[in-house]
Amino acid sequence: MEKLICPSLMCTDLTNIGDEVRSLDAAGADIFHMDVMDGSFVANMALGVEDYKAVRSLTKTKMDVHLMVNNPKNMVPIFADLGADIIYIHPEADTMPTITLADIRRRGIQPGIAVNPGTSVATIKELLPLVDYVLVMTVNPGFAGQTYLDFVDPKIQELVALSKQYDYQVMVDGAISPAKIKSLSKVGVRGFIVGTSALFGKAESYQTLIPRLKED
Ligand SMILES: O=C(CO)[C@H](O)[C@H](O)COP(=O)(O)O
Repeated sequence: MEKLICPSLMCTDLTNIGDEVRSLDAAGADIFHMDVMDGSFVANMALGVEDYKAVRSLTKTKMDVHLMVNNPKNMVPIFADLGADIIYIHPEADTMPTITLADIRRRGIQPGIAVNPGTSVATIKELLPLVDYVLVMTVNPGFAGQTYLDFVDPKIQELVALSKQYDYQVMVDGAISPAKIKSLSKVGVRGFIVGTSALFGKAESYQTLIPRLKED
C-alpha cells in the first residue's frame, strides 16, 4: 500500500506559510498534520484555530488535528466546524474517550487516538474498534527534534497486527527519519508524520524529498 507522507505543520516556516503549503502540496504531501498543544497536557504550546483556518484556506488536501490537550472533547466542535478531516485525541487526556470518539465520527470526521510511548496496548484496546487511525508516538509528545524511542517498536508491531482485526491505519509520529520510513513501512505502518528528521530544514526541496520518501 502507498505510504502516506504527512508534513508536521509546526515544523514549517510559519513566516511563509502560503508558499510552504503550496510547495508541500505540489510535492505530493498526503495529509497536513497540525499539532495543537495547550501547555498543560504537554509542556509546550503550538498551533491553534487561526493557524488551522489559514492552512485550510490554502489547500484542499486532507488535514488532521492532533489534540495534545486536556479535555479534547471541548475542542472537537471547534475543529469540526473548521473542516478537520481526522481528529486524534489522547485517551489519557479524556475521562470518557469512547464518547469523544463517537462524537468525532457523528460529525463526519475520522476519529483517531494518539498513543504515548508510555501507554500500553492493553489500556487502549477497547478503543480500537472505534477509530480509523492509531497514531503511535515514537517520542514523548510536545517538541520537534527529539530522539526516536526504540522501545516503542514492539508496540508498533502489536498495533499493526491488531489493525487487521479492527480495521484502522497505523501512523507514526516523532523523529521519523527516511530510514525509519523504509523499515516501518515494511512492518505495515501506513502513515508517517514528517518533521525535522525527514523533511524540514534540509538542503533539498520538498519536491525532491517527498517523492523519495514514498519510494520502496
Ligand atoms: O509530534 C510532534 C512533536 O510532538 C511533531 O509532529 C514531530 O515530532 C515532528 O517531527 P520531528 O520529531 O522529526 O521533528
